[in-house]
Amino acid sequence: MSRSDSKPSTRRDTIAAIATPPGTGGVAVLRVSGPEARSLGLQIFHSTQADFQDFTPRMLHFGTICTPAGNVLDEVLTAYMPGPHSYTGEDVLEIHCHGGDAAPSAVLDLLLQHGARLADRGEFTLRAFLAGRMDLTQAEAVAELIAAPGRAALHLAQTKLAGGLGTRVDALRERLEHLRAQLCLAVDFPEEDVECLPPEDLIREVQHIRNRVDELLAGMERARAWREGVMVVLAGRVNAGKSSLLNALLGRERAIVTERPGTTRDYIEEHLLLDGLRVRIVDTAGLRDPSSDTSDAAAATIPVDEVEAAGMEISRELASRAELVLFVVDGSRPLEPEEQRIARDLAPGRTLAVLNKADQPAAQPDPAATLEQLDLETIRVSARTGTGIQELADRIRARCLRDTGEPDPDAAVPNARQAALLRQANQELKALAQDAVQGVPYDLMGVRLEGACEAMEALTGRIAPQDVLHSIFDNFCIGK
Ligand SMILES: Nc1nc2c(c(=O)[nH]1)N(C=O)[C@@H](CNc1ccc(C(=O)N[C@@H](CCC(=O)O)C(=O)O)cc1)CN2
Ligand SMILES: Nc1nc2c(ncn2[C@@H]2O[C@H](COP(=O)(O)OP(=O)(O)OP(=O)(O)O)[C@@H](O)[C@H]2O)c(=O)[nH]1
Ligand SMILES: [Mg+2]
Repeated sequence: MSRSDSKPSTRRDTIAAIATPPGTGGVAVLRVSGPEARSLGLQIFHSTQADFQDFTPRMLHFGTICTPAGNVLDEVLTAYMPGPHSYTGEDVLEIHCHGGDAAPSAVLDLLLQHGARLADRGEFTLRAFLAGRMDLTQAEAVAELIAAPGRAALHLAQTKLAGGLGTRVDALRERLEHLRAQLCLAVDFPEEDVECLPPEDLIREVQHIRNRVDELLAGMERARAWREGVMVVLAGRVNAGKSSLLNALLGRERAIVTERPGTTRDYIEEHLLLDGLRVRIVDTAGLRDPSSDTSDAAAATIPVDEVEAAGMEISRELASRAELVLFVVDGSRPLEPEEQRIARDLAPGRTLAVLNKADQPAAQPDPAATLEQLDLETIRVSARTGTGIQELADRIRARCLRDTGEPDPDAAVPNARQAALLRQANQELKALAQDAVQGVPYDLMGVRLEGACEAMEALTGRIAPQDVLHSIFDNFCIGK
């Protein structure tokens, strides 16, 4: 059954899912939520205690899960948490069985045979939301928490899960509601100057609220690197050692390295976690001029073909989108004219020039001097010996966070959906302030306030149409 078919007004059915990820593991957890959770549990669970009659709420019971024919599927611990004091607010049964794929699937099958329905993505959290146990920003925080790549993103999600964003937005919405009431009064009793709201006061209050909304939106920009990670691209001439550097940073032999220029023809993408910052690092096809391959005459060059040419085009494209480009050059050779050309085109603010092969004597004239003249920050490393690789990692992190800084653990940071609604609210408020300046009658301005309130209500989920819930909870995993 699809979510749009389910009517929130009817008595809910009982859902079940494996809450832990598939694969090998010590223990797996199944969750069951709904009115039949307890009776399902009593049917399939057999306690080792001879006098077991019923679950003691919120206590772990030891026993087995058995089919009606008496086959033991697994030895388990199980807990029953009656609603409303449970995660979903409904009666919840948890079964902790052995990990792996077989035991959890067998127990799930048995639950489904006994009438439970396989939960949709995010349906446990959806139920918690529908039961009023959390607002929409908190439900979304659950998904953000699970997806958090590192400690900083985890803190941001935890702040939101604790209601950090919802309560702030709700407080702003209440101020708007208060303004709305005052506008109504001014319209209904124009003669009563006591109750009247002077336009200056209206404008000041609207401006205050707009500033608070702008602060929330600004926090998003600051937290972007922490939540989404950053992209770092290894670019430069063939044979400079880009793939060797990728391997050195990853600490394993991921990319093929050979002495032949043109080894990497397609891009290779991996992830690094640099002290809580998720870095998508991309090794690309080395750049070389297809027409003038003279300098590599000594090496057994692979001719540039369509594949490599396309690879070089992708390298340029990726480099243009990256937060940081590692422009890799072979520090033991003078800069090629082509490399000087490329270096002049690089934006110093987004480039770190990496002089590789520091285990060899530096070339004369030193390429570092030329690069520094172009305002490029340089670092010497050796992918082969590992010298400077840790410092390279530290500098990558510092450069990517230069505009961001370390995360503010208390920041309430909107996601894309929430930000769109905040911008919508602010547009209404901007128009409202303009109306007030121009002396538009108050009774024509109420609709602006209403629009701003509605955007905030949509943010916290006070108004949440089915299709909005659908698109939010479909991003969850099964069992959450
Ligand atoms: N085994 C297990 N671990 C889990 C969860 C779970 O559902 N099961 N959680 C699921 O995401 C998270 C914890 N979140 C939870 C939030 C509220 C309640 C709950 O039952 N709240 C009741 C009782 C509170 C109390 O005893 O003080 C309530 O708020 O009324 C449970 C888990 C992470 N760990
Ligand atoms: N001495 C020395 N040699 C290195 C170092 N790093 C890479 N090399 C060598 O340089 C050659 C090219 O290395 P790659 O990592 O394949 O270079 P690349 O930039 O990925 O080359 P393309 O994929 O062709 O663009 C190989 O023979 C490496 O062993 C280093 O730090 N020191
Ligand atoms: Mg390569």
